[in-house]
Amino acid sequence: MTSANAEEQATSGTPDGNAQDTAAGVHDEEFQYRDESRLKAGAQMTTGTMARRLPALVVRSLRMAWQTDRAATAGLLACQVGTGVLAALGLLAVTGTINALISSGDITERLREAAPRLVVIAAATGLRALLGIVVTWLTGRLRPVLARAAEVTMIEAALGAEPAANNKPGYNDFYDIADRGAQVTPDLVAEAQDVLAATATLTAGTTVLAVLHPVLLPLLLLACLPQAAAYVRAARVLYLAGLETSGRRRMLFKLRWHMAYTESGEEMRACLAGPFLIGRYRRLAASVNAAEREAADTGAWMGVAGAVAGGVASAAVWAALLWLLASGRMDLAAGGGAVFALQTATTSVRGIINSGARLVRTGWYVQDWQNFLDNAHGQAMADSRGTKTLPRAPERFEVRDIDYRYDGAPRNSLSGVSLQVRRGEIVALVGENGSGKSTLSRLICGLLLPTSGEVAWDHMTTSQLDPWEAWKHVALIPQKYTHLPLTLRDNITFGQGDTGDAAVLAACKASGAVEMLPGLRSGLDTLLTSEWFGGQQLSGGQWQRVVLTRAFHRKATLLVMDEPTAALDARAEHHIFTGLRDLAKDRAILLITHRLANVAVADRIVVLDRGRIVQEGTYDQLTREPGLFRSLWELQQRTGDESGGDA
Ligand SMILES: Nc1ncnc2c1ncn2[C@@H]1O[C@H](COP(=O)(O)OP(=O)(O)OP(=O)(O)O)[C@@H](O)[C@H]1O
Repeated sequence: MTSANAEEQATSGTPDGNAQDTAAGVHDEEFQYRDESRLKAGAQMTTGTMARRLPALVVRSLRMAWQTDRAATAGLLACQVGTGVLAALGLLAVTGTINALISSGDITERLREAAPRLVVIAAATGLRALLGIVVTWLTGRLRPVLARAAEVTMIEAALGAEPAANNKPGYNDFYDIADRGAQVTPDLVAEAQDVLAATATLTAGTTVLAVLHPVLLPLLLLACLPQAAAYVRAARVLYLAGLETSGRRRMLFKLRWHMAYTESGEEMRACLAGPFLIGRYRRLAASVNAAEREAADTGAWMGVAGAVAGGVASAAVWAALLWLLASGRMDLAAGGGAVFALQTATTSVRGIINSGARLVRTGWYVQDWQNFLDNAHGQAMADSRGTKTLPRAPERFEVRDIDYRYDGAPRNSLSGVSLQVRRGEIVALVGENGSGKSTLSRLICGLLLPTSGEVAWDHMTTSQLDPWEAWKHVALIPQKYTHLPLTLRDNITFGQGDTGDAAVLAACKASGAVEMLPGLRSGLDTLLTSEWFGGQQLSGGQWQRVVLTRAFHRKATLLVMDEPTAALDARAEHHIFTGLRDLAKDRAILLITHRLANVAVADRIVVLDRGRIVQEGTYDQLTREPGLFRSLWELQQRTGDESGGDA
């Protein structure tokens, strides 16, 4: 297919694009944000709320900045105070100069009197410009550090959430919104600084104004209210648009990732899935664009309304000033200063409103981020689990009459399951696809907590245990394992620190990974990805050997192996299964595999069918007695015989 064709199909939606989406019953609404309470809370934000929240937001952003880089924050604060003082000095000097120039007397005398003030004005202007440069410099230093620090807190909070959290309705949306909050944290600081800077200048302007005539100040503040209301409304519209489109934007990100990155890139090309997904991407992007444009249009109209109202109100203030002058309530010299002070104060108030509205919008996101840090959207493990630790490595892992249902699932994945694995034992879980084997293994590991019933490690249930302490006793080979773009050594030690070459090589020997070492450019220090210079990509089976090595290297009491040899060649698989008995000497091993000939190594085989245990026994027993195991086993034997290989 030519790219022009692909483009045409992608835009027209047929046959790869929209028509398929509709046929499959996929609609944009599926990615809509649905947390009504959150939308409602956002929609209720008013100018009053903004005014009340502003000081707290400024304090929060300063605290965050302070925790990240004290020197830069102190420098920024000093600059803002300096800016305010210089603005006040400049303003007083301007007022004094105008007074001096328009007073009666000899012009040379008047100029001589004004000269020192002109020097002050020049110095204040120059110094303010200098402080502006320092502020830009310090902000540039603070910004990236603050952004990275906020990102790290998000990662920590996400890792501290229940592993089942991703299944909870709204969790992923909330995570995205909170993540956005983490990313805009530096904006919060920058906007808070703008507010502070404008406040400093305003203080100078209003002080002068109040001295000149008390009525000017309240008038000025009143004049700015309509604009403030308009800006806050515009900020709210943009924030709500951000909330509403969060699910769709996440989908766009996922589509981009699948289309552009190497892992799924080959499939995308060979299956010609690109045009179909680009079509989907375009349609979804169009709906996000429409929502964002609408918000931008509404925001702009509100801005216009605010500016008009602000203009009218400003005209009223200027009219009041003229009236004060015309009626003789203010003399002409003071009037000159008042014009300048009024101009300065008006600009500052507008600056506060503008940055304040942006600050509040950013503040909503940052608030979302903070809420996520507090309890991971109600999913923090710290809130749902205990803090107990086991005095020693457990001897027995026991499942007692458990049910498990994933959030949002129509039925239980496991019902009434009881099982025990002891140290020194190999227990195999077998059953057809979707029968609940992986779910059961996650429950035994304590990754999931049962919906009812309990999982006990010796005498403590997994919900009583501190999960981080408990997982020190677990080595897990999941079905979908992780390839880290790090060195072979890091992929094996996987965060356990430097355990030394001897331990790593011993694990490589046990898994058979040692055979691939001569082919690696830098041995254990080879970077296992070709995405970066000097890296080397492994084959699927080689990666599986690395993951087995990782599990063996952990020396944990409970070893869970979910399809551990699916990608291995016959010799490598044989090597693993013959070594298993030796590994089981001081471990409890839970083995999940569809290759039934391999489960002969197990002490006990547990057969699952639609979430229930339907058979349990030794390999010899189950291959003899009629039942699910024997029928699956016979099928594999026949297939093996027909293909001339082993099952
Ligand atoms: N994260 C999840 N969210 C919701 N449902 C899930 C999730 N993981 C599994 N399930 C459901 O739970 C049931 C059991 O799945 P499980 O992965 O435990 O089966 P399995 O026996 O390991 O299957 P397989 O042999 O295909 O690996 C299935 O119906 C599946 O749809």
